[in-house]
Amino acid sequence: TDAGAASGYGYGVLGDYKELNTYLSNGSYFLYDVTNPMNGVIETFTAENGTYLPGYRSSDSNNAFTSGNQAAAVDAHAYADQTYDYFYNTFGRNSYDGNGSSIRSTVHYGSNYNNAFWNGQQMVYGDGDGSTFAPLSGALDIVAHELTHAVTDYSAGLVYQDQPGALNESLSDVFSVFVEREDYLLGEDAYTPRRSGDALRSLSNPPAYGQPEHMDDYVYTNADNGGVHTNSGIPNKAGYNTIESIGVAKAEKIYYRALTVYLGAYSNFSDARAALLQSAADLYGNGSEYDAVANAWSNVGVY
Ligand SMILES: CC(C)[C@H](Cc1cn(Cc2ccc(C(=O)O)cc2)nn1)C(=O)N[C@@H](CCCCN)C(=O)O
Ligand SMILES: [Ca+2]
Ligand SMILES: [Zn+2]
Repeated sequence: TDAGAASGYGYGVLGDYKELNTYLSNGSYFLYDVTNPMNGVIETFTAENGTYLPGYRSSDSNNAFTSGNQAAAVDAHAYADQTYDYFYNTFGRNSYDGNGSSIRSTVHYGSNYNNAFWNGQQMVYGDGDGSTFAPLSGALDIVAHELTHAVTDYSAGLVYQDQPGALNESLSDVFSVFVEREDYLLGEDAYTPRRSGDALRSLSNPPAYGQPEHMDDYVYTNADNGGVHTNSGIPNKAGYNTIESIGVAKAEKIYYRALTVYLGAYSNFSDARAALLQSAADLYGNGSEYDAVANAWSNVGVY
């Protein structure tokens, strides 16, 4: 029987039509994308509301992933491909490790699970409870957030604790802005499906969702690995300041160079300022970009 790469389609969580790179094998079409350059395979699974990972390969008999229970997989697959393309086209990075490792996602994890995460090996998405979250792979910025955790793990390797952890978190939020290139909000397409205009986090106004935006308001806590999802508001605001000053095209190059060349496992906020300044100098000299980065971080009380 004929086997190999195929082109399918489906509807995402928000009912939007999208093309899918699939693979025909033994009469079934799988969400298994072999089309990326340098063979970065993208493959999507379903946990069928259990917690065993990776679960079962998402498949369809006629290459049309149009049923409601396939929507989360459609988006996880399409948005992972879009995020792969971003890192490859913008920086020449082949997958999260730069070495073409397979990008694996599992949807329908758990029951009414209001979260998404990178578990060190793959991305995992809950369905949400329909009130706090819709299926979380339905938001491109969430997918980009999770895949950037993998990029960070294979580059700076920032430990998930205190300031390095908040920096880890912030880099995932900042790169989700670069990938989605739409707003400074995180999760707006999946958060509170019955309420519009809100989000999980805001890079332009972290306090809108309970995050500090200045070192004076750094939260010292043992919870959440030292408040990594709270204190990320401070580097997030610095990221917003930077993008607003020099534009997204220069900001993303400065951030990627800092992430892959200068940051390390125990880098704190001040180290991040220094790494971004050095990256700005490397790429653009000691001009307006350098000054914009300096001001962006001084504005949040980091020197
Ligand atoms: C990416 C983003 C959509 C996701 C958002 C998220 C979801 N939650 C749980 C959660 C649950 C309920 C509510 C509520 O308002 O009632 C808010 C948050 N906390 N954060 C998130 O931030 N997940 C963490 C998961 C970390 C898991 C530990 N490594 C991450 O990827 O950093
Ligand atoms: Ca967004
Ligand atoms: Zn995160």
